[in-house]
Amino acid sequence: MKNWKTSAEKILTTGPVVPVIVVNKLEHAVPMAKALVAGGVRVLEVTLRTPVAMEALRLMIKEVPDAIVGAGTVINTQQLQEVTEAGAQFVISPGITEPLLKAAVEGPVPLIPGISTVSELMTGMDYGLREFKFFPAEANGGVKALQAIGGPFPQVRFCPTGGISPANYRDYLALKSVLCIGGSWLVPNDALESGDWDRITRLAREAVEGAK
Ligand SMILES: O=C(O)C(=O)C[C@H](O)[C@H](O)COP(=O)(O)O
Repeated sequence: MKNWKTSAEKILTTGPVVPVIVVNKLEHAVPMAKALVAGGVRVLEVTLRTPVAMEALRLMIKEVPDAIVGAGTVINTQQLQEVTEAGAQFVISPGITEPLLKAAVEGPVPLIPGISTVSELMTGMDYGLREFKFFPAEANGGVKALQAIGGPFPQVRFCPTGGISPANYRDYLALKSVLCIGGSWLVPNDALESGDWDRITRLAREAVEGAK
């Protein structure tokens, strides 16, 4: 952690919403990132769920310098190394493993691991982490569960993700322990497919404005 170029806290306090992005076609990556930035959303999580994800990550980092581009769905140390070499500015994982924690605290890029139980949270804290993803937020009990899990740990902060929508994201943001929320609704696949960049900008702007 002492070598992290930035802090997880800084990443997660940049804005209220982090889009969870699934890129199926490489040519969507740059215009989509620009559309999000135009809507006031700068922190972008590119999930490693598709074959083009790694290349999309590289392209977005290079072509959209106003964005803060990180990798999501990083589940092992090999992927961590790969996205670090690609220039990811932060790394998000749906879960938490000791090998990942060990490698991340020694590396240059902040890791925000996913937790859904108190014990997982404590494992992360053993490695000095204070910022976590809460995943899958809604399926795991939502705002109430997060409030209960965070109760004994007033110093810990979260980015809940999973099942969060325009209808409920404010409820999470209202918690003191929540720095921002993650959601895929900001980048609908049909908007990517039809090249409707204005819609993506609009969704980003509405999410940012609605959080005020
Ligand atoms: O890919 C990952 O690494 C994940 O952890 C899963 C994502 O965070 C959720 O799938 C986003 O949830 P939705 O906003 O409900 O679509």
